Amino acid sequence: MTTSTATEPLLEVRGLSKSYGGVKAVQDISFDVRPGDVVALVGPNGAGKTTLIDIVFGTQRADAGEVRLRGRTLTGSSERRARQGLARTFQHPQVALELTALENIVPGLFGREIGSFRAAWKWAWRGLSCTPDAAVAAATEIAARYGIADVTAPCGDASLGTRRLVEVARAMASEPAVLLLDEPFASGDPESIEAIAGAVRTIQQSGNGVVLVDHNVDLVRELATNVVLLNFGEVAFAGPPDECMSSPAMREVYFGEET
Ligand SMILES: Nc1ncnc2c1ncn2[C@@H]1O[C@H](COP(=O)(O)OP(=O)(O)OP(=O)(O)O)[C@@H](O)[C@H]1O
Repeated sequence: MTTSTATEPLLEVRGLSKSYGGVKAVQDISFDVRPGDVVALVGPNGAGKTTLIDIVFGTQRADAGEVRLRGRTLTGSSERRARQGLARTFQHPQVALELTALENIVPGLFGREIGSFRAAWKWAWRGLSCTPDAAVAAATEIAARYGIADVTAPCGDASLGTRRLVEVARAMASEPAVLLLDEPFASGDPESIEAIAGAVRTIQQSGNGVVLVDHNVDLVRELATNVVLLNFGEVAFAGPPDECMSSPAMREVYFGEET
């Protein structure tokens, strides 16, 4: 585990709240992601983890609160936020099943210009009509870096773990300042899990940041610099992974033990 630095935050989440009807999905949540940080959001199903990622990336709008990237308040669409340096993956991987791994990775190369997957994909093919060889070569190199074996088969033929890996590779192609990963290790095979963990370490070593949502306690312990434990949309604990895992709050949230 790497400890976080005392430098200025890359990402500042301040007082985010969001309700869906009567359900308070997240309530007054704040945390920072500093250069080299891997901040894990953990908690039981329905705790508010995906809602937080959705709000940070602009997929959902908060009722209250603010998100800043390198000191600038983020507003507007996911496309705009991707241009400003965010990338994300989804709990249900957003890869086009009829397309190959390479075709799915190419839009990430253009992620700085256009962020959403569908918009980027359209744009990418316009870009490809200008420089197809360069784009395909770059995507091939990225696929190889993450050990994606069959880059020319449709992703519909690939395992869930490989689809997740393709999605991570596409996000990494945009060289994000902060990468938001929503359950990247769920149902993965050992190879894809190790490759995705490698992407997390790469981001960390390059002085960028990661927000990681996952239920895999061992990987959270290994990769995270900080953990934010959520329960019913509220922060139950925030701190280093080892402290979090042994905290009374963790036992209360997961096992209902009284503290
Ligand atoms: N679009 C929505 N409409 C209505 N309720 C929603 C919506 N999205 C989330 N919720 C509710 O908000 C709460 C938080 O959900 P969220 O998906 O953020 O939790 P989570 O921690 O990511 O859960 P999981 O681990 O199961 O993915 C839950 O009660 C959920 O049912």
